[in-house]
Amino acid sequence: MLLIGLTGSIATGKSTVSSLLSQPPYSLPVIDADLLARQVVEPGTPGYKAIVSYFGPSTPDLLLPSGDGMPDLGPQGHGRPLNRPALGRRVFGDDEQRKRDRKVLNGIVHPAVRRAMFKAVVGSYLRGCRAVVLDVPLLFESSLDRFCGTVVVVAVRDPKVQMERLRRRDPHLSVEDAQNRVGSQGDVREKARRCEARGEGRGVVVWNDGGREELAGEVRRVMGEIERCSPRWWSWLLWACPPAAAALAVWGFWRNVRINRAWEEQELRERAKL
Ligand SMILES: CC(C)(COP(=O)(O)OP(=O)(O)OC[C@H]1O[C@@H](n2cnc3c(N)ncnc32)[C@H](O)[C@@H]1O)[C@@H](O)C(=O)NCCC(=O)NCCS
Ligand SMILES: Nc1ncnc2c1ncn2[C@@H]1O[C@H](COP(=O)(O)OP(=O)(O)OP(=O)(O)O)[C@@H](O)[C@H]1O
Repeated sequence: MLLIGLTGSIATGKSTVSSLLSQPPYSLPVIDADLLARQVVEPGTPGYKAIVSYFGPSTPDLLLPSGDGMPDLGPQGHGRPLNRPALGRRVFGDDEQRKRDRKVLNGIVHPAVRRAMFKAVVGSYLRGCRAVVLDVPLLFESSLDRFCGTVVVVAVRDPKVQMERLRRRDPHLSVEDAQNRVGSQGDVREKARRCEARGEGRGVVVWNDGGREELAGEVRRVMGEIERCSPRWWSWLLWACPPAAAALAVWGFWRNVRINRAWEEQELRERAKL
């Protein structure tokens, strides 16, 4: 089964692309890390308890306010849901305190997301899916790209397009909040270069500066490239022969580790030149 890692930066169009991939003619199952990241911090979960215990004392508005149909102990009696914009203000930004807090939050949420994702991938394999899309905003940062046969980065060339789309979609964010969110993620153009460095068919970039029609065309183009490098008959063959699939997965992981090392070394050399 081909693991397609889908990533980008905030508001560059990952969800729009994953929705296209989940529909005909592709009809691929999509495992959405953002959705899992919400499920693993629902009231009553270990993630929720850890967040409340760490951030609660210093964040008075960490939970949604009670009243107006929201009971003191939350709808299910396990506590009131997290006030996500308030938590976002604590962790998104470039200053040292926010970086530290983001690290703590990631340390709580990411391991739980990885476990949920692993279960979903195994479920897709057992159902006989030939490919599955892992929609993960922080694919490179969390090193999940090492497990993916192909990485697709959804990117925009013009940072203004990204900011406009973010502000239009999330009008509740102030300019500063929006800038903090964009700044909390790596530059999407760098992710695009890193993706292309994986080689043909293993790393493809969907450019999304234009309209929706153009985006659909870009998706057709990159899916054609992926299909050429990883044909359907190959996926079925691997599904029918699990030991070969396992051996190939180990080899693919090792190859991706080497690609990442080469990328990091090249980045260090580039920075040393500056
Ligand atoms: C801080 C939280 C509560 C803010 O929630 P909110 O609903 O306002 O935003 P949402 O979750 O939709 O995130 C919006 C976008 O911000 C970016 N983002 C989210 N978390 C992070 C992070 N830790 N670092 C950098 N960017 C992030 C992603 O592009 C995401 O798509 C939430 O983002 C969170 O719990 N983040 C930590 C978990 C995480 O890393 N999730 C990303 C997928 S695993
Ligand atoms: N080609 C396009 N033309 C016009 N609007 C677009 C285009 N692509 C995406 N959008 C819009 O831009 C906004 C951001 O897109 P989307 O939600 O898909 O991004 P995302 O990368 O998934 O964001 P996030 O990381 O925050 O979840 C949405 O409102 C979406 O409808």
